Amino acid sequence: MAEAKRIDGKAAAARIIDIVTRETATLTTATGVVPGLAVVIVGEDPASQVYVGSKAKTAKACGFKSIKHELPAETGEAALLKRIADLNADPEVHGILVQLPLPKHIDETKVVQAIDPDKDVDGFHLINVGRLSTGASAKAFVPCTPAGSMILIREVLGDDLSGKSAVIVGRSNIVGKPMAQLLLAADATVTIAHSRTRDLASVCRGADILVAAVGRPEMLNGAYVKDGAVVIDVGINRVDAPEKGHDEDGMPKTRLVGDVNYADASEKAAAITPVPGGVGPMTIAMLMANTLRSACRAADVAPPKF
Ligand SMILES: NC(=O)C1=CN([C@@H]2O[C@H](COP(=O)(O)OP(=O)(O)OC[C@H]3O[C@@H](n4cnc5c(N)ncnc54)[C@H](OP(=O)(O)O)[C@@H]3O)[C@@H](O)[C@H]2O)C=CC1
Ligand SMILES: Nc1nc(=O)c2c([nH]1)NC[C@@H]1CN(c3ccc(C(=O)N[C@@H](CCC(=O)O)C(=O)O)cc3)C=[N+]21
Repeated sequence: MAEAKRIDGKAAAARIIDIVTRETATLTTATGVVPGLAVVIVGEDPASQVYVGSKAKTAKACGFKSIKHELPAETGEAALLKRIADLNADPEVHGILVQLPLPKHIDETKVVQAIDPDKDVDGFHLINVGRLSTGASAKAFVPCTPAGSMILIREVLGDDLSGKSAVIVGRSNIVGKPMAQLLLAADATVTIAHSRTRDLASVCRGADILVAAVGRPEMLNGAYVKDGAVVIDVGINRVDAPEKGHDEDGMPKTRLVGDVNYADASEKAAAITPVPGGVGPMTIAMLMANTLRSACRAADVAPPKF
């Protein structure tokens, strides 16, 4: 098997952000509406800070109004719910994202369900989950990571996935399950595997499309990949990289790896996403796309297609 094609998520994300930027300018000129994205973060988790920072930066570059709400780790649930109620009521806000995970003393489900479904650009509200899973997806906000992964899959395989078998490893509400819904809607034959799946490698080897959303560094190697498969690595894991040296405190430097061993899987796959530079940038691009879509709806203008 020849070396796999590297699916360039960074380039695909740049193309989407380009469309969002142009369409935002058109919308704002025609209607005066400026898409508004509110990103709420509770606590100082450094990794979350980085993602939230890059979301806010991209939103500004698209011509959005981006509002970052940084709340201290000890913020109570009631105060957070009040903040969300205010954002729901604010006509300048079209998208609300509450960075997950939240501190342990806050009920995540309660917070997510408090977001107005029409501003739920993460697509985590029950209404949007229901819309996606019943096929009412024209109105749904689709979760950004699975939506971005679908675009990368379609870049390689085209729109029609009928006859393809897809295996998703991971059954979270934010990645695995919505990914399964999208692949099913595209007519793939879908299997969802998880920590209780027996003989995971042989299940994965049945996949024409293999999506890894596990959270375990480089867990899936070539033995999990069918010859010619398309491999989408959603995992973002920071691991020690002492070979890169150490910081001032003597701690080893780190690097990002996915849930798939890229080099090994590449020997089998036809195409594979790298980490970094694969699904991650697409997540941010789709957040921008969802926010623009929400603003278009608010302005009663037809949203662009991505
Ligand atoms: N690129 C991006 O934009 C994003 C990346 N991520 C990354 O994706 C990964 C998954 O995230 P998320 O879905 O939130 O994670 P969760 O921890 O919520 O879910 C992980 C899933 O993996 C399954 N799992 C764990 N261990 C094994 C195993 N040994 N064998 C088979 N299945 C296993 C779990 O099974 P069970 O249900 O049985 O416990 C669970 O369903 C993480 O690395 C995260 O950082 C997440 C969001 C966005
Ligand atoms: N409400 C909510 N919505 C989310 O969408 C959400 C969340 N909470 N919590 C955390 C996860 C994680 N996530 C990522 C987004 C972008 C990159 C990304 O851009 N990654 C770059 C690398 C970034 C780096 O170098 O650290 C890449 O893969 O190339 C990664 C991870 C969104 N999440």
